[in-house]
Amino acid sequence: MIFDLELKKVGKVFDNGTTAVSEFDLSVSKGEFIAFLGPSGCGKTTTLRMIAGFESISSGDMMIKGVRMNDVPPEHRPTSMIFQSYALFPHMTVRRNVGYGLEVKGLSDADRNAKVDRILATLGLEDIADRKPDKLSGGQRQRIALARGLVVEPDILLLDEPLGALDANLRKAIQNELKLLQKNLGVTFIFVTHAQSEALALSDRIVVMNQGRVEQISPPHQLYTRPNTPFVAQFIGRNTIFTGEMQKSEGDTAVVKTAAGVLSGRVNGSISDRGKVNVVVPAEAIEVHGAAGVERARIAGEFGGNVIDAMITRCDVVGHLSQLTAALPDGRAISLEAHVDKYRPDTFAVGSGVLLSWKPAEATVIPAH
Ligand SMILES: Nc1ncnc2c1ncn2[C@@H]1O[C@H](COP(=O)(O)OP(=O)(O)OP(=O)(O)O)[C@@H](O)[C@H]1O
Repeated sequence: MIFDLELKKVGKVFDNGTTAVSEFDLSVSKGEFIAFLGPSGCGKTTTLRMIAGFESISSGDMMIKGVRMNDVPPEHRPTSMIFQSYALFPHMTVRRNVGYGLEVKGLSDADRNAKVDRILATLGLEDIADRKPDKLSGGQRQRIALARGLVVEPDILLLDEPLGALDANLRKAIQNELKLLQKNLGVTFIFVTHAQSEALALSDRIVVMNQGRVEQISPPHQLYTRPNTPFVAQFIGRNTIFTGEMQKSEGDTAVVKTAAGVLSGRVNGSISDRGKVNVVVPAEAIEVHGAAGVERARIAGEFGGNVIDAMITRCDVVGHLSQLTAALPDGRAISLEAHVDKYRPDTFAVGSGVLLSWKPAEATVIPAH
């Protein structure tokens, strides 16, 4: 199978000795929407710039449609890049900005106009085609940048935090447009962001990076529910982590001795039968039971032994839901939601003792390092 993009152990060491990216492996199929997600300085932009050809590759190979690209200059790569600043020419009209890449390539006026008209129509920019970009809104400028990137018909569109300059509402609206456009055009998108919600909403797969390394590559839902590493478990979603010693595994369920008790969860990937592990419990998996009158043994039976004590330290009722903060015996505070008990509305009042439980299949057991 020929991939649109392959990174094979790609690394980058800058001239000053900074290692920005190490052994980056990734294969991307045509039409996929991939997000690079990670904290500031983890190497997202450097990787994108290596794909575009603006940054040299120090080690490994980069292929587009099976052809090695390491030494191919940016203008000869089938890629376009869109920057956060949009980098539009203020003195040129929208039409000329969009057509600039084709002008540089030496296309005839007729061919260029046909392509520009088509992309302006696709992005709903016909009405402002003859205006200058500095007279336009942030959303319109973002669309012009997108049109300029797409008009050259790249195999791969590279986007570096393209929505970063927009306000929250516009950002949401353009997110939806971007996703629709990408699906309709079938162009491969590689998108850099440090906004988790954006990556989860837009991508087919997310590459989580940490200190220049790939931590996990998974579809959003899987990343959210089945983190592979402690970093991903902390970075994505709202997880509570219990560290302990592996006691045994039965099928795909692991039993772990922790300070909070003997807990169990689904094993992710391969894990040895001994050693330090983390039980990762998503907030969405946790059920809250009022401690008064409940039988602990029954809940333990129903939830595979996963019951821990906690105390409510904050309770905000929003409609039929209580938004709770609960303190665990080790002092950690976790945020949870629970349905308001209409017969006993004080069940989750501040200071109440509660029991927290979760089904083993909804927790994930991963190595502790
Ligand atoms: N030209 C350069 N010379 C030396 N070091 C650099 C250069 N550009 C980036 N770096 C370093 O490489 C590392 C990765 O930077 P990069 O910009 O790729 O991270 P990032 O994940 O995109 O961060 P951000 O989200 O803040 O943009 C950082 O430690 C950064 O300081």
